[in-house]
Amino acid sequence: MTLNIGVIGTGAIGREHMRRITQVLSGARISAVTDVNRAAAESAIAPLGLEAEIFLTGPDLIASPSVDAVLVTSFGAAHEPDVLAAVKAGKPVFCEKPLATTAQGCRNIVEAEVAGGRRLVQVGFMRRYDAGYRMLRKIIAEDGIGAPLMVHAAHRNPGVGTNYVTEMAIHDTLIHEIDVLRWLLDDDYKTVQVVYPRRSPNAHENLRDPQIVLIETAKGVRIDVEIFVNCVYGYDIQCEVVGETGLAKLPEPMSIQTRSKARLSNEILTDWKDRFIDAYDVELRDFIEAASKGTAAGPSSWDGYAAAVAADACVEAQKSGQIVPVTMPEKPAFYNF
Ligand SMILES: NC(=O)c1ccc[n+]([C@@H]2O[C@H](COP(=O)([O-])OP(=O)(O)OC[C@H]3O[C@@H](n4cnc5c(N)ncnc54)[C@H](O)[C@@H]3O)[C@@H](O)[C@H]2O)c1
Ligand SMILES: O[C@H]1[C@H](O)[C@@H](O)[C@H](O)[C@@H](O)[C@H]1O
Repeated sequence: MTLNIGVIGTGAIGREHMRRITQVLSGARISAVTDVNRAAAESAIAPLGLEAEIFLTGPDLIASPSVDAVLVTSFGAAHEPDVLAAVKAGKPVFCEKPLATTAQGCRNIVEAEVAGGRRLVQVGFMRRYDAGYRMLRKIIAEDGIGAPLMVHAAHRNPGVGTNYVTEMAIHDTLIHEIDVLRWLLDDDYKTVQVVYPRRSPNAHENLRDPQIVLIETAKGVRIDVEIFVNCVYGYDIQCEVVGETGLAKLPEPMSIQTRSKARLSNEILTDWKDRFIDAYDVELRDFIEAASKGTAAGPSSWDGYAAAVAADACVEAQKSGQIVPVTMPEKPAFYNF
């Protein structure tokens, strides 16, 4: 059976996912698309030669019998109503991060999913599918470096547009670390603090960049994450876990080493699309497989909610400069899988 997928939001990552579903993965096809900008929907389906129907709104697409499962790849602030509509229609839904831009928005999705009694939501935390992060998790779980004590991480983008404001360093960027480090350490967060180094002159005037987020976990691990979205030189993701007896570091992406003109060098990637290309493939393969059985796999809406609770605390910490507690309600038994 071929899974008919409807895509809501045909911008950068919507198109990437449409390409991989059409040209890389098997078991699914894009049967429908919608975008608030109709021209974006039209120009997304044309190069792929798709015969997908273009709907006016997300709810229209979700209600269509030609849609078995839904991909939400619109702006973060627009995710919640469409994910809720898909859950209420009983259709599996893959939602790009963040699941919603507030913890309350995520909580509404969690409650709708639990009320429906069936897992239907996968959140696009693709780093959990990255081979490097998976190796790191295995080493920690197998006690290869002793219990983790500290994590040093960095999330650097070459540059961002003027629509990227200070809070987005949390909701849009740090949200990846918030999720993946919780999963990596099998831990929850206790407190967060944000400190601002000297401002980069490459950041536009409404953006504080770089930022350093300091996190304390329930088990007492201390984490520092540098968020630097105008680093200029490339797209660079670093993660080093220091344990009681050793240290484990995320591997660099494979790149050819060259010796030329008296220099020894390796290329540095510049685009998230390339850095996590394999992880995006695997996460969507997981989605197609589960959605074909009427359910969802991978990072859950509870994970999306947990990340949003920590993100809300970080935004408060950005504004107050204080150490802010992270208060996580107890996980419903529904999410113990
Ligand atoms: N996992 C990752 O590494 C990753 C990478 C990039 C983007 N993202 C996430 O994916 C989402 C989209 O990001 P992007 O870079 O593709 O943005 P984008 O601006 O390129 O595309 C978003 C598209 O959604 C459309 N849109 C907005 N609101 C809509 C609505 N209510 N209904 C239908 N269409 C709507 C816009 O017109 C636009 O075409 C964001 O949540 C972002 O955080 C995740
Ligand atoms: O939406 C993007 C995407 O999630 C990237 O993975 C991240 O590095 C960027 O900071 C963010 O703006």
